[in-house]
Amino acid sequence: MRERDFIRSIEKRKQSANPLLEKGIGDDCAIFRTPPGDDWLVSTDMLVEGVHFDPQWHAPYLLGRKSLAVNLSDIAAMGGTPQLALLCLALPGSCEESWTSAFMDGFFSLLVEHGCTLIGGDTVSSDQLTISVTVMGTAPKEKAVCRNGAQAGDVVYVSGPLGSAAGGLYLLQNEVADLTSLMDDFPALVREHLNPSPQIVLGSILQKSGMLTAMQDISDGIATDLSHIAAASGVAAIIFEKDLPAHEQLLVMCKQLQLNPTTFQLRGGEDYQLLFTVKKGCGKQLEQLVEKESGIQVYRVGEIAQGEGVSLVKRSGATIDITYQGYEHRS
Ligand SMILES: Nc1ncnc2c1ncn2[C@@H]1O[C@H](COP(=O)(O)OP(=O)(O)O)[C@@H](O)[C@H]1O
Ligand SMILES: Cc1ncc(C[n+]2csc(CCOP(=O)(O)OP(=O)(O)O)c2C)c(N)n1
Ligand SMILES: [Mg+2]
Repeated sequence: MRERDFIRSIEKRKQSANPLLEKGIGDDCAIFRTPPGDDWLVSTDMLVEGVHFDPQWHAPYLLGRKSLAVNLSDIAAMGGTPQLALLCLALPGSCEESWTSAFMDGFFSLLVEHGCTLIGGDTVSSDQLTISVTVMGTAPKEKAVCRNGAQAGDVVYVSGPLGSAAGGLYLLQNEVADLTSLMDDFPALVREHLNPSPQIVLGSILQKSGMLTAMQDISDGIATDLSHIAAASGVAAIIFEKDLPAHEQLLVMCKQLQLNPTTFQLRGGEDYQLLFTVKKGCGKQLEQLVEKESGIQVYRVGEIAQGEGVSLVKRSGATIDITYQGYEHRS
């Protein structure tokens, strides 16, 4: 499809109306107003074929959803509300119209779920399929939750099971079975890799609670992402292997294939769960508040101490250093 026709097809799609938006797709720039009483949050993430996804198993509809989801996850991690998005696509000539149309269907399905409006982007041809999304959200003035507020004595929490997406990716990459059989045996793991959910509702509840000192989403594995919080806050973090939540399917998969689930939980990445620290003495109260307002269970996994780096207390009682032991791109 020609670039012009593709852009026109995007313009025609139904969008959430946004009162902040003066001018959307179609001019040199989009124009939007500054929301009174709020701060803007802006974040961008790329997805590159072969690095972030494999089109062999990643259907275009789900890739469209994931491209937005990983970006919305950063808005969730500040406790914000998604508002606007930009989408840049570098498309190989081999990408057929049916592929781009299914990709856009997926992208728009998640946009609509979060009341977010696509206000522009760019489309180019390229040898390699690359997707770049920018999202803008809002948070009440000076209330966005940053990475740098954790203090000794705080408690460390995660919002759900760790290692599921990495388990799903392992099954797909190692051709343990075909996609249909994997979906029958390990649906939660494969789904977490192909179609992760950004924790927008939870992020907002946590922000409003006023009990958090730091937060971020887990994209590179808790070992690395907790290291970011520890470094930004100038503290150390200790987590306990026995307390790390895992999906039952990850435990079954690891048992069958004789793998260590803890490796997936710590280092696998792409969990898109929220990782946050809670003021000393507020843990139980926060757990109850979250349960009451969203039905979501959050998991206490460790604590903040003076010092630096991240340690893991293993089930055996031994303590090991896991600072920055998660996923890292190399150039
Ligand atoms: N190429 C770049 N140019 C400028 N800033 C960058 C670049 N790459 C990453 N950053 C910034 O570095 C910080 C950490 O990035 P990253 O680890 O990718 O965060 P996240 O896991 O939230 O996506 C962010 O503030 C991001 O905007
Ligand atoms: C084909 C393929 N190989 C490997 C991975 C695993 N993987 C790729 S990027 C990544 C970490 C998250 O991506 P990144 O670009 O670091 O996101 P950010 O931290 O910037 O949000 C992981 C676990 C994958 N998703 N797909
Ligand atoms: Mg990033």
